[in-house]
Formats: sequence, structure tokens, C-alpha cells
Amino acid sequence: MSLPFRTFVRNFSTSGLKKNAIKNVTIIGGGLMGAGIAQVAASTGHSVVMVDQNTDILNKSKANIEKSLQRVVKKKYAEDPKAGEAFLSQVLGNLALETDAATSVKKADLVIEAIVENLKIKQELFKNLDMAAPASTIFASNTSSIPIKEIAVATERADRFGGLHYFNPVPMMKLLEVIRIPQTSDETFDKLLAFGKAMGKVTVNCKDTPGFIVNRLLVPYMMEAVRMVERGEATPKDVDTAMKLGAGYPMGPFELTDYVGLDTCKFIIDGWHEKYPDHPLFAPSPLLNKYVAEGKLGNKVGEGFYKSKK
Ligand SMILES: CCCCCCCC(=O)CC(=O)SCCNC(=O)CCNC(=O)[C@H](O)C(C)(C)COP(=O)(O)OP(=O)(O)OC[C@H]1O[C@@H](n2cnc3c(N)ncnc32)[C@H](O)[C@@H]1OP(=O)(O)O
Ligand SMILES: NC(=O)C1=CN([C@@H]2O[C@H](COP(=O)(O)OP(=O)(O)OC[C@H]3O[C@@H](n4cnc5c(N)ncnc54)[C@H](O)[C@@H]3O)[C@@H](O)[C@H]2O)C=CC1
Repeated sequence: MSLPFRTFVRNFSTSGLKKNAIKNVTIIGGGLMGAGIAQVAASTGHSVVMVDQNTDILNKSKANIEKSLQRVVKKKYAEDPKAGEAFLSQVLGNLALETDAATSVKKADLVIEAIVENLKIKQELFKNLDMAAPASTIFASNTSSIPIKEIAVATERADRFGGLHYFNPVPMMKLLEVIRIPQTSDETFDKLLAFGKAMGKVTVNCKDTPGFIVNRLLVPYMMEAVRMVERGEATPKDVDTAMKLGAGYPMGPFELTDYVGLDTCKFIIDGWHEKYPDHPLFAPSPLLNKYVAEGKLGNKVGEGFYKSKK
């Protein structure tokens, strides 16, 4: 049963957050993940600044957030549309857009990075943010596959650095992997865990190992599915049907690859292959490379292994 709106606001409004809790959050990257993280952080009473490279991208991200919020509101406030509207405007009121990353972190308690899966670009960003953000600001990356410690070296605040790995779609997926590196202080780690819980997520503690928990298992599984098709042993459709009806997965591996983005999958597997060239489970895939080269990046562009609505 949904909470009456006033109770919801009391529980989740910024003033309702615990003393010393993270309140002001900057999300860098307003793509698939950044928009989802921004939506849920704003929905749970945090004051959010979402950053991307230009206003066109930011406006698209905001439109996606509104679409997703409408779906949430339709369900949660089915019997009280007025309260639903009030919730929607409260959440959007918690969300600001910004193109200048340095300006965006001035008041941040926490910065979550969700930009392209590329070590050099992430390091460059964090190096600049380190100079712009207050000393107390905690930094976190939502990387799927890059070691957190390799990103953190770009800063002078490894003790205030960790990983927050969300799952797609962020509004629906309950899990949050919270990653610490050896330098992460207990205070930082506790704040990250508390923030995850304040966002309504179930947290698991992870070490900084390749793919943390979920992706260390999920990436080899998804790549094995692609290799099965490359060998001509099954079609994508049959693999998906088999894994949904035979193993109980909500999406088959090809549907999920389209959902995640083929470019992101390629960044992940290429990165691991470069690091572990002899590991057969991390070998690159000619089929995946071909789709990416053709611009078939998945649902976000309307076509990947399948054609989809954009
Ligand atoms: C090779 C390397 C690869 C590496 C990949 C690494 C990537 C990472 O680092 C980590 C990841 O995130 S991995 C991806 C993890 N995510 C999954 O596995 C998602 C699997 N799919 C699902 O759980 C459901 O299909 C799902 C929940 C998505 C949708 O549910 P359904 O299947 O039941 O379908 P719908 O009928 O569309 O949805 C049912 C209701 O759910 C709500 N909803 C869904 N999407 C939403 C969204 N984006 N925002 C808000 N609400 C949403 C909604 O209530 C919907 O009902 P309607 O609104 O009436 O349609
Ligand atoms: N797609 C997925 O299912 C998941 C992805 N991740 C990780 O999250 C991160 C983002 O992935 P997606 O959201 O899927 O990518 P995406 O391609 O949808 O979005 C990335 C966004 O970052 C922006 N961007 C790039 N460089 C920037 C910069 N220097 N400053 C500001 N904005 C910048 C881009 O314009 C784009 O809007 C990656 O590290 C990825 O590995 C983590 C969990 C799941």
C-alpha cells in the first residue's frame, strides 16, 4: 500500500534525512545510469545536481526521468492522482541540471560519476573535480568493470573514495554494490552504505575485484551466450527464450545486452581482455564488435541484437 503523501515527504524529504547524512548529491553523466541514479536520489529527498556535456543531452535525460517517474506515480498513487502530482513536482524540484562539472560540486556531500566506461576519461574528470570540490566531499564511481583504485589515483582523496555500483533500471533494481579500496576510510564506507539505504537499496559490501560480485558472474555468462550464437549453435531468440523459461531470468542475455547497451558491453570486455589477455571468458567477440561498428548499440538507439522502440 502506498504511503500518504505527507508521510512520504516526512520520511524522505531532505530535512528528514539523518544528521550528518549525505544530502547534496552531484551525478556526473545523465545517460542510462546517471538519469536513473538522479531520479531515485531526488525521489528519496536528496538535493541532486545532474551534469552532462550539453543542455540537449540534459533535457533528454530529464524527459526520460519524467517518463519513468510517471510510471512510478501511476502505480504508487493509483488511488490518489493529486498526491501523485505533488510527489512528481517535489521530486523534480529536488533536481537541478548543470553543464559545468566544477560548479556542480561546490556544495556536494557526494559525487557519483556515471560517464563512459573509459579509465582515462574518468581519471581526467576526477582530477578536475578533486580541485573543485570541498575537502569533505566523498567521490564514488558507478563503473561496471574498472578497478576503483585505478580511478581514485587521479585524486588526493583515496580515503574519501569508493564505488557505488547501481543496476539498470535503477528505479526498479533493488541492489547496490558498495565497494571499498584499501584506503577508503571506515567513515566514508559507512556513509556510502547509509546513503544506499536512504535511497531504498539493499546494499552488499564488495572488494575491488574485477566486476565486483554481479558482473564477475554476469559478464562471462552474457559473453558465452554471444559466443554460442557466433558458433552457430543457437539463435539469439532461442537463447533468450531458453534462459527465461529454463532458468527463470526476467530477460534473456541478448535482451539484456540490448538493454545495457552494446557499446558499454564492448568497453567492459575489451578492458578485461587487455588486462587478462589469456582468460578465455574475457575474450572479445567479433559479433559484438560488428554490431557496435554498425552503430547497433541496443535499445538506446532503437536497434541492437533486436529492433526496439527508442
Ligand atoms: C557483456 C557485458 C555485459 C555487462 C553488463 C553490465 C551492466 C552492469 O554494470 C550492471 C547491470 O545493470 S546488469 C543489468 C541488470 N538488470 C537486469 O538484469 C534487468 C532484468 N530485467 C528485469 O528485471 C525486468 O525485465 C524489468 C524490471 C526491467 C522490467 O520488468 P518487466 O519485465 O516486468 O517489464 P515491464 O512490463 O516493462 O515493467 C513492469 C513494471 O516495472 C516498472 N518499470 C519498468 N521499468 C521502469 C523504469 N525504467 N522506470 C520506472 N518504472 C519501471 C513499471 O512499473 C512497469 O509497469 P508499466 O509502467 O505499467 O509498464
Ligand atoms: N548500462 C548499464 O546497464 C550500466 C552501466 N554502468 C556504468 O555506468 C557508467 C555509465 O553508463 P551508461 O549510463 O550506460 O552510459 P551512457 O552512454 O548511457 O551515458 C553516459 C553519459 O555520460 C556523459 N558523459 C560522457 N563524458 C562526460 C563528461 N566528461 N562529463 C559529463 N558527462 C559525460 C555522456 O554524454 C552520456 O550522457 C559506465 O561506467 C557504465 O559501465 C553501471 C551499471 C549498469
